Amino acid sequence: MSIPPVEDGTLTRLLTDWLPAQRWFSGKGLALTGVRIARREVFLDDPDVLVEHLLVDVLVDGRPQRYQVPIATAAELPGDRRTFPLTPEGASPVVYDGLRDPRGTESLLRHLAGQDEVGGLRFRLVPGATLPEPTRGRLLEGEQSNSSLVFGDDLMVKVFRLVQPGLNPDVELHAALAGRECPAVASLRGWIELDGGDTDGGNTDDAIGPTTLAMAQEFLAGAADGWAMATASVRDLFAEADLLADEVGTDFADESRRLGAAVARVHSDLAAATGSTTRDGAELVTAMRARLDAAVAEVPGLSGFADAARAVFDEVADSGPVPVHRVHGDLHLGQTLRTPDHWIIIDFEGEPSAPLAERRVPDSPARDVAGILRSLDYAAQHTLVGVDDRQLRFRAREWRDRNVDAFCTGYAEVSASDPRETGALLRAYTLDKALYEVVYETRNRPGWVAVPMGAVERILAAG
Ligand SMILES: Nc1ncnc2c1ncn2[C@@H]1O[C@H](COP(=O)(O)OP(=O)(O)O)[C@@H](O)[C@H]1O
Ligand SMILES: O=P(O)(O)O[C@H]1O[C@H](CO)[C@@H](O[C@H]2O[C@H](CO)[C@@H](O)[C@H](O)[C@H]2O)[C@H](O)[C@H]1O
Repeated sequence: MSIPPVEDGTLTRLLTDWLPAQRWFSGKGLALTGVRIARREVFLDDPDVLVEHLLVDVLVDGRPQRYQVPIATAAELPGDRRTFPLTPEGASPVVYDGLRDPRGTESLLRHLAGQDEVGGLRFRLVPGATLPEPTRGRLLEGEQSNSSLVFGDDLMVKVFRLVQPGLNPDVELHAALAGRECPAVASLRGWIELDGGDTDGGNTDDAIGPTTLAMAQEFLAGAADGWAMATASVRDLFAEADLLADEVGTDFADESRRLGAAVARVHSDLAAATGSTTRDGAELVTAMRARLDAAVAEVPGLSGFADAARAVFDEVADSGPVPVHRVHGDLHLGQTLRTPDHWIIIDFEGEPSAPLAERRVPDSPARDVAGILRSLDYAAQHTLVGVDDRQLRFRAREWRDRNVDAFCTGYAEVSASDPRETGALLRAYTLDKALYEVVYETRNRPGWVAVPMGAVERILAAG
């Protein structure tokens, strides 16, 4: 006999308590109100489990967000795996995270293989894509803004948690790069989308097209993440007081150079696949100026830098047209993976909380370069917050400058332009990112705010 669904009112109450505790919930610490189930559809009706696909609308600090929340309902929790129940201990039936139910995830893989349609959900494969034999998916447990299931040893399905009507840039740009056979990204295998023009799906505009719900791509088992590699190199340098950066076994400069080359390749392929154009400098800095004003309003410690920062943006505003094309938009070392052969850039989603239309506007590649330069600074400095050791500070700066230089060298080897020669533009993007980081750290990791604050001071002092 099928498991009956929990009724809407009860489920809404359960979701209200459960959502804020999920690591992918983007409104941590902010008021959650207005929880409403916008769409609810049976995905798998088995004798022992009911898996449902939900889209849930919420207000976070009064601002609307829509989350994708698959749930499972069963008489008991499956096995001993962590299931993240919505129901309190001892409840019957139990409701838990649908991405943690083995029958639900295996069924997802089967639908992908069959390119099926389940209600409004459409499963799509890229031509020639290979998938593993039917098997359950296991969730990656890292800090993520989405939820990624790994099937077998070479398929990953990233289920987007915050959804907006339309094509997600992660799928869009992976598809564009596949057309260029770009070696610096994981290959796209397929995606899941929701019918366009489906009022229940929240997309009332046929012109926007289907809404992307998930992306299937090659999983690079055993790849090392760039942030982990860079910070290990810094740790080793700090531990070897007698050695110069290039004498330490985990010296990162060659990797930074290769990473620069990989980012440049992604940029040239994105430009070729999606087209390039120009935008007026004044238009480009509009958002930077607005971010500066908002940052100063939120973090009083920035007010002394405001005039000098405005001057940096003014220089770009007066510089005329700037070449632009689609870029990654949110690049840092945590978005890079080193396989035995090369560097891979992941997560082309852009800033998940920004509107999709904004994320798809062509931008200067300097945005991505600035993202990596800031990340190299973070890797070098983040363990030194509050540490009063001039020698270590010197070594951190030395590591950062050496790696920034190597990254730019690698970039220039592939691109027609050397980031070190893009002066005012790169300075403005780096400052913009550092200001964003001051706000991000103030909200999320106050102990780290000195890292981007130091960068703001340094960038402005160099002017
Ligand atoms: N293609 C891949 N192969 C192997 N691991 C990956 C791949 N893509 C992502 N990962 C791992 O998953 C983590 C989160 O991926 P990411 O795309 O940044 O997700 P999110 O959008 O949820 O932040 C990465 O830090 C990386 O460790
Ligand atoms: O979760 P996202 O990948 O969208 O990025 C957010 O979180 C990042 C932290 O994980 C944050 O990055 C900042 O810290 C990193 C080190 O933890 C550092 O490498 C980045 O350069 C620095 O910006 C990112 O800003 C934020 O948007």
